[in-house]
Amino acid sequence: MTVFSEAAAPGAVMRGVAEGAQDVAAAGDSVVRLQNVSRRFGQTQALKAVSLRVRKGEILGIIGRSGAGKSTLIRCLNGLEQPDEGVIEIEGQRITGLSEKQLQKVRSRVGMVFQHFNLLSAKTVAQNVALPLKIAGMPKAQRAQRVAELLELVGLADKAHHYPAALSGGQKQRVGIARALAASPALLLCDEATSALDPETTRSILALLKSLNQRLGITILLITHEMEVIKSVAHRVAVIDAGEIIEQGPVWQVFAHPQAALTRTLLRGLLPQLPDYLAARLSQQKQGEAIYSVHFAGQEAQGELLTRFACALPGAFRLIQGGIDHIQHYAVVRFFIAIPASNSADEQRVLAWLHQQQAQVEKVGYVASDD
Ligand SMILES: Nc1ncnc2c1ncn2[C@@H]1O[C@H](COP(=O)(O)OP(=O)(O)OP(=O)(O)O)[C@@H](O)[C@H]1O
Repeated sequence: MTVFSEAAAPGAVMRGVAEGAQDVAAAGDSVVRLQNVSRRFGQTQALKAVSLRVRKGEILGIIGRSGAGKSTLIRCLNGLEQPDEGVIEIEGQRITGLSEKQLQKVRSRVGMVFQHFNLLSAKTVAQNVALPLKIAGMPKAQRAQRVAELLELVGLADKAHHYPAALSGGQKQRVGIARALAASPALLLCDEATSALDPETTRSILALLKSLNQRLGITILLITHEMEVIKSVAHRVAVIDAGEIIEQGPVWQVFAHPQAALTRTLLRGLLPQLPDYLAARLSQQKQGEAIYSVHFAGQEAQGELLTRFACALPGAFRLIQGGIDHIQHYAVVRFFIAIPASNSADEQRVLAWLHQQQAQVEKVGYVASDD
């Protein structure tokens, strides 16, 4: 979050994203489709009427807290678990009710990337990557060529003959990604793929996933408990809580206008908040200053708008906290202002100006004056 820095050429940035988003939407057909999928374990409803689509070429992030149902969802997707109700399709093929043999074929269309890499320690990097190809019966010479290509793709061409123990966490995950891509799957299913990595390595792995998505057009379903991960790579996000999808949409829209309380909680570290000392003094009783939160997003959120706001109403409000963020190249602006509660004329002028700009404005309460 850039605190009150003006967006450089925001129009250009936003055009870029709008095109990207349309590309994804235009791709249309779904690689994964879940319709009313439910799974219960005894009294626990692990999944409750989950309906989701992962469109060809997109990165969908699924975020939820521990116990929300993410692992159950993954197990249902790769056929390790059967839902009690509902339908799951991968590339248009219904996988619910398939035999183990039929499932194996579908599984080969889904590359899995695991949190703890799951590499075979007694095999070299090249042998680990070659394994799915060997199982699929690919001849040795062809396999060697494909492995070389894959290692080049993930930036590990020079590590082919190393063993996993000699690699860093980030390098191990690159091997995991190369292995997952080996059989040219339709979908890359990443299960907390960066949760065991430090922030810098996380960034490099997310950059790799993003570039694979752009270069190969591979569809990615990314399961995480970190909103930062969603923000960096996903096109769309679905929030899961107690087995239910409680909110979903394009990432920038969910960041700009989160609807569910849990989404707001998950976003807390990434969006400007009222400073603690003011939040602790907030009251609903009219006094001192009225505090408002203000959101702009998309076309309306250009950086110059903040300057115009300050120039249009000098002295009418006090800026407390906030900034401009850029998500999928959309500007998302969020800030807090204070207006003297006794000056209703100023309050009305500020609100009228903000509404004219199509800002979302919410009164969060009052704080008593310091004196
Ligand atoms: N085999 C099982 N038997 C009984 N309960 C289960 C089983 N698998 C999952 N559950 C329960 O279903 C709910 C969802 O679990 P799940 O593992 O899918 O959540 P999760 O979002 O992956 O959590 P975490 O991030 O901690 O791995 C939890 O309450 C869990 O205890």
